[in-house]
Amino acid sequence: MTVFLSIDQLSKRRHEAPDRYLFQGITAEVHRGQRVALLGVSGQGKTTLLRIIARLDAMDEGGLSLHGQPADNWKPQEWRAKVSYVAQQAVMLTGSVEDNLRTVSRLHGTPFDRELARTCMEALGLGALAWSKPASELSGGEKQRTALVRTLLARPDVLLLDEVTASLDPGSKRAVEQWLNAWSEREGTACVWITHDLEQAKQVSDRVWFMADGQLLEQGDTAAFFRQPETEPARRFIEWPAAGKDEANV
Ligand SMILES: Nc1ncnc2c1ncn2[C@@H]1O[C@H](COP(=O)(O)OP(=O)(O)OP(=O)(O)O)[C@@H](O)[C@H]1O
Repeated sequence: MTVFLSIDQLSKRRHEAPDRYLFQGITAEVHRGQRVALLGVSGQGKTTLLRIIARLDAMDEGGLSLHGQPADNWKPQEWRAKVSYVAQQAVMLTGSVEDNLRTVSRLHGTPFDRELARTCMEALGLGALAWSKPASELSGGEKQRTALVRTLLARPDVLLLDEVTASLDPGSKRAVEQWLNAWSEREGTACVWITHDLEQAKQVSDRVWFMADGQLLEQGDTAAFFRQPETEPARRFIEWPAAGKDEANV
């Protein structure tokens, strides 16, 4: 079991009330090839946590290390090449689809893997998309998947996925889930998914991190989490949709 990423007692204070924590004392590891679903009700700080792990936001306390090396030993851009955050709202760079796909090879001076780019685009349902098209003209779902392929081409060790299927139809969503599962298995890439879709969490993860009350309240095996969560907030969280249905049937 190879540890890629370690999170040690990570805390973030609330910006409107710095004497209070958004979350506190988060300690976890991400192993090679592990697939984590990061769950919790809105506003817990899931996005903030992923952005801190990607070194896009600052932590207030605690530490991060990658491949056993503390964050301070890494240049931020080298860290971000290995620990890549994919946002819910994809940001396209100016230029064509191809310009976007070539971003990583341009930045790192490495050859552009056209074949891999083509395979990824097809797998994500974008096989028919003209690469000459201006990226600004893509639909939200096309942008999201193109941004994902752009990130995959950098072959990060850890992929931080923030509701990346939010604007996709069910078929495209399934294609992304299947491709990322297969990618993780083949490449050993670790994935941390923020999702509000519990079925998706079951499909894409072998481990759950559950955030509540400003903590990482539970972390464990996905099947065990959904079968028998250990805490009351987690029980309420996973039972809520069923409870809602019951109420609707009354
Ligand atoms: N220092 C801080 N950094 C980031 N967000 C903060 C901070 N202090 C308070 N907040 C608030 O806490 C919330 C954190 O938002 P964030 O998007 O990280 O949560 P989330 O769990 O991902 O929510 P959602 O599931 O709705 O996307 C926001 O309402 C934000 O305004």
